[in-house]
Amino acid sequence: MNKREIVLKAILQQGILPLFYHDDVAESVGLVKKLYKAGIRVFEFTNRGDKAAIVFKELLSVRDREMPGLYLGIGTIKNREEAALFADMGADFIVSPIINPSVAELVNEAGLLWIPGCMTPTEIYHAQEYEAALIKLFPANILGPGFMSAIRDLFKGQLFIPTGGVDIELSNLRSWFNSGVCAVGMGSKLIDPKNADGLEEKTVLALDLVKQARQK
Ligand SMILES: O=C(O)C(=O)C[C@H](O)[C@H](O)COP(=O)(O)O
Repeated sequence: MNKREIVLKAILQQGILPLFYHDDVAESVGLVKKLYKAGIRVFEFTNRGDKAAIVFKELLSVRDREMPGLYLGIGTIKNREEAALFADMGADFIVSPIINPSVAELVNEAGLLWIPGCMTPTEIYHAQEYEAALIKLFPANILGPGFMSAIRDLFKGQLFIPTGGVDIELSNLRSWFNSGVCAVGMGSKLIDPKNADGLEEKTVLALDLVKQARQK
């Protein structure tokens, strides 16, 4: 299995892709360590502030020392320069809120998983043209599970991960998995970057609810 397939398999197994941005290195490391202790093995840091590169670099080195088996990806990647910066730094996968062909080309050349953001059938078609094995439905809180049910049969075999407003709530998770998605992206409903209290317990609960939501 190549790197792309290994990371994709890890996301499918975990069922959740936690994500956050924080501009403080120590706080970010503390949050990721709590997620890791709760069983998270794939995580997305978002490029949503001017400290993103500094923090991500440190997360990668702490991971190499202390969190074996953790795949670290970078999100909110909108152009080739950003993709190159983080791919060269050692990102395990690249997530975008959009489709930018020059990002797709670079990430595919690097042999990494590219997860583009789509909200229309046309965008999904274009993402497939750039070999997107996993497509992020974004903003998921606007689209809803109904969108996924409506387009599912048009794109048989395509894997989808809704992101944006996904809640740690069984009926919400069940409606997404019943609509045909393979995992969910979860940011602010799981992680409050300003308050790490209870994050480990909350993550264990979220992993368990996803397991329940996936059971037919
Ligand atoms: O930055 C990106 O690339 C995005 O795609 C946006 C974020 O992933 C979502 O905004 C997370 O939404 P919440 O789970 O509601 O916090």
